[in-house]
Amino acid sequence: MTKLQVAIDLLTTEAALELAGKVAPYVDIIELGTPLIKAEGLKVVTAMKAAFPDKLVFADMKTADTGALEAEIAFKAGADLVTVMGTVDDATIKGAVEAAKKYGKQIVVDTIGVKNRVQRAKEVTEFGVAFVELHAGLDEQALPGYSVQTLIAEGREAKVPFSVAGGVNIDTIKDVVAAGADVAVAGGAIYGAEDPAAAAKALKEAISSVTVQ
Ligand SMILES: O=C([C@H](O)CO)[C@H](O)[C@H](O)COP(=O)(O)O
Repeated sequence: MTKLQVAIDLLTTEAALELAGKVAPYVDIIELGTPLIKAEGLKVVTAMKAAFPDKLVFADMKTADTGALEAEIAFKAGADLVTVMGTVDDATIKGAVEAAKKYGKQIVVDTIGVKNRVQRAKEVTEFGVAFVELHAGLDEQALPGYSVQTLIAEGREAKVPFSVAGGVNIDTIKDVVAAGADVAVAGGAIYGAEDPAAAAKALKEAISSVTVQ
């Protein structure tokens, strides 16, 4: 079944832990967003894993260089999954994958800024990454005409393990699941909700309601 990943784009460890406490019963993966890691450092990863040892903790490092080194410091801090950018040299992604093997953890490739996401998704999957994040960042989402449906269609086409991130919400999550995504990522739809627990619960129920062909 498609996993639900909450993307926490808050700015303090305290707020992140509080949110995670509300939504943990409904999510499979807890993502510490890039701005959060930059604001708080990797101690937020350590604190989250300590508080929720049974959840997969996803450090959105968005690594662009020194793939092995950055992945290693995130794994040592407690991350289970670490992101590397898809736009960077193959050597950076391969280095991160080697570090992941050493720690028994996994790498996710983030496709922000990738021109041909389907082609790149196929290429990097060969390197042994866990899955490819078909992703439109918050800036891209704010551009006129943005639609998450583009990412969903690319997931169908790529036929590799993938997640979709970029404004996934209760209106679109069933399409993400029906496309065969391994993971549906929801940030603002959860942390921006009046009742984050209810929002996460509704997203989880929506995932469960879809029968993938
Ligand atoms: O990864 C993200 C972004 O680059 C900022 O860190 C978001 O967490 C991701 O886009 C998911 O969040 P929503 O788009 O708000 O669902």
